[in-house]
Amino acid sequence: MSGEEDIVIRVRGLRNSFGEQVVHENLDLDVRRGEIIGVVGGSGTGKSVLMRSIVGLQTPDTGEVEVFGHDTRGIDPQEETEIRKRWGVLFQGGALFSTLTVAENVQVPLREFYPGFSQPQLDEIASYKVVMTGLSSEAGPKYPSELSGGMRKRAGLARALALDPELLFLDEPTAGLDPIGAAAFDEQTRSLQRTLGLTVFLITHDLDTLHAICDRVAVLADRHVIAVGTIKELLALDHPWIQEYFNGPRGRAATAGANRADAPTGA
Ligand SMILES: Nc1ncnc2c1ncn2[C@@H]1O[C@H](COP(=O)(O)OP(=O)(O)OP(=O)(O)O)[C@@H](O)[C@H]1O
Repeated sequence: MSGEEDIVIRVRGLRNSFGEQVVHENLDLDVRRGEIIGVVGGSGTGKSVLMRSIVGLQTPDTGEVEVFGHDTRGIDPQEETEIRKRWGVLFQGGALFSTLTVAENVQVPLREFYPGFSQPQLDEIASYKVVMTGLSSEAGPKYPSELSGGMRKRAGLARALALDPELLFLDEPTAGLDPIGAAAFDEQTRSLQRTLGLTVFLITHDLDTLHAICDRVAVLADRHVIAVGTIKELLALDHPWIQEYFNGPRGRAATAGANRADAPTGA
């Protein structure tokens, strides 16, 4: 895992600002093919803005963003469409259309990118994606308001997977879930990532998620990515935020939990 071809997302010198507020300055990040990279940082450090810059929903002041080796600035619409088909996004809170059923929500990107699909084809793909994310097939005809928070997240995941993406963006997928629901969602994410060979860009505040499923973690602070590595590598750094985050009371509890999960059983 070292060649340029293994870098799915390459960000260089990114700057984003809103009026006087500079959110990112000189931000660099590489995301490797096939990894789950956790993106962490204090509230308001610009994790979602970074994701939006990568998927083209936010135009940076300056900097380069390459996805699958394509510079996402100034590309022609057809090339953009081809790239956008290769990723899926689960936005914070699920961002489902409340007036559409779960199945209809999953069909939204299919209709956009494959207008030639017939209704039976759309129904078949949607029901497959719904079940794939761990929902029962009975969830398809339901409206988001009829689902629990965890089910809504899974419905959002089903929509993010609608186009068989290679790259999945998840913005705080376990926020608002109880610990059992969050652990189940983590498990589902890991299982789908392995089965489908996905690269996953995962924004989270959830220390358990980082320990359970992330191959590497990127830390946002001081307007850029201050460090990227395994949790063990990050723990060796003496940046105050990193130490506070991973070695504070919650960080220590999550580390202890992860160590227990790794320990051999039965002896
Ligand atoms: N469209 C916008 N207009 C103005 N300011 C914005 C806009 N989008 C984001 N910001 C600001 O940019 C900063 C970073 O926002 P962002 O949502 O990326 O933070 P975050 O790290 O994802 O936070 P959290 O962990 O709380 O979700 C915040 O101060 C936010 O208010």
